[in-house]
Amino acid sequence: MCGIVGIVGQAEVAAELYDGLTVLQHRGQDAAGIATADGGKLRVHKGNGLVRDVFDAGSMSLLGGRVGIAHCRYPTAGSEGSDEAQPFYVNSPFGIALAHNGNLINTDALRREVFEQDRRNVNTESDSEVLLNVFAHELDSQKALTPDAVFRALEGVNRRAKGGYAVVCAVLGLGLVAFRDPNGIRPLVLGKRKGANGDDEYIVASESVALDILGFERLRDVEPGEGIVITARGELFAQQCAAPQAHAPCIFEYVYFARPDSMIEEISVHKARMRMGVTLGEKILRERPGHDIDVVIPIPDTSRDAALEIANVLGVKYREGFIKNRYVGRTFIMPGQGERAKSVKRKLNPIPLEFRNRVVLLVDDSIVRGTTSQQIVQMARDAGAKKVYLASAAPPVRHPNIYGIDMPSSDELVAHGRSEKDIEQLLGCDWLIYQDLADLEAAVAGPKFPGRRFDSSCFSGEYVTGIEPGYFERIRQLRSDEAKKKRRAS
Ligand SMILES: O=P(O)(O)OC[C@H]1O[C@H](OP(=O)(O)OP(=O)(O)O)[C@H](O)[C@@H]1O
Ligand SMILES: NC(=O)CC[C@H](N)C(=O)O
Ligand SMILES: [Mg+2]
Repeated sequence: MCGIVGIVGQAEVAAELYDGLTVLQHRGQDAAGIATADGGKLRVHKGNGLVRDVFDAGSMSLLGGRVGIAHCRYPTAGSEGSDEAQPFYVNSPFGIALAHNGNLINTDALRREVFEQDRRNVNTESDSEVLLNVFAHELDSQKALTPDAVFRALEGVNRRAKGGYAVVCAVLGLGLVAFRDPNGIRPLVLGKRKGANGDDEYIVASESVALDILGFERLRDVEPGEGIVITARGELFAQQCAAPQAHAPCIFEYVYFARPDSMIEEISVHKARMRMGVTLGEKILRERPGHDIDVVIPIPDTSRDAALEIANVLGVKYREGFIKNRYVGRTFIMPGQGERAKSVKRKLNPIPLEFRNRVVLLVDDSIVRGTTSQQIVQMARDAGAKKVYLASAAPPVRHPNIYGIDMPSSDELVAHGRSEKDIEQLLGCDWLIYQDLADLEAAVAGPKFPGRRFDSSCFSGEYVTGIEPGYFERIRQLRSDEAKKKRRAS
């Protein structure tokens, strides 16, 4: 789940793009990059690593210009190599740099089309480079470089591309272009502030936290299928560029991906997680009346909001029993299972006195491959817990995610093909309880948006875009942990 930012300012924007990326780092730890439109040149600097590792004073000083875009990457297509770091660049038409959050599900067909019909070469295995070439071709078919021409080009992109995409582009001679897939699966928010000279400055970003720290006011989310053009002079144009389709924002953003201090689709991520805790706490009371839980302990970081509310509903103590090594990143978005498994131990260490002789309820936001929970349950026992229960604020993850979360292979998911009893046994806990999907959706929608629809495909197996026959098998062959291991070895 990558992070993207685009800014049109009245002064140089590179330093602000950098700061914006640092608060979106939780969305992608593999690579980072910035592209700026500097007069007649597009400047690009990118590479593997965390934002702080990819840029230094020298590289930042080369990123001149008042229009720019930035990206931090968690790969869902192609390799983890530096040549697939973003932004991507094409020199024709005009010079375009693009940064993409999401995942296309018709990349192979589009790649062929781009080569055979559009006569364009895509040099990597990245779906984002294919998307850039589709946009470039559609823009090239227009007569002028105007906001209207961009909107017509985006209509073409939306007709051809399938999947999840939130995108920012820097277009030389025009400014910033942003667009979002017609189902609005991936998030994208628009903000505005006054520059030093009193003129408007704009930002488009994956999460509103980037707006907050840079002093932008949150205007609204980019609509599903909408295109936005902000010229280098600071004029904003917006237009719907796709036929209406079901609006289905990704529910996993609220479960795990986004920062709690972000607002997505007018819903506070923090509040959504608290409500998940309330509904799950109520389910525990219903299903385990007269429970013997002494203490609720979150598996940091993401489960904290839900765990605190579960403790409140149950009327038992909430305690921080695991200390997180702040220098280890998120384990779930690491590329290989070996690395993920090793990192849980390096990341979390128990405080034994919170476990000794107690019946503990561990809470996680989600159980995906089971890497974290399996080790944590054992750590709790080793630390002296009398009994260890486990609660997941999300339902069992049984299906692949294909819109920007790298869960391509159902057999790597601990809940795939297993009953809750089987999973309980495998994870080694005394009992296990999952949130129900209806409760999760109601908790995220909250009182403001009852009945709202989400992309919950990894829980329900229902895919809003439809799926070509054979697609799952193809991505399994390309992107399972086994396939990635082989690719790295070769
Ligand atoms: O079942 P698994 O495959 O282990 O995946 C689920 C776990 O991974 C995530 O944590 P992560 O360490 O990535 O980040 P966090 O510190 O934000 O919780 C998530 O919060 C769960 O703890
Ligand atoms: N997680 C994402 O948004 C990934 C973007 C793109 N599919 C890539 O692999 O680089
Ligand atoms: Mg976690």
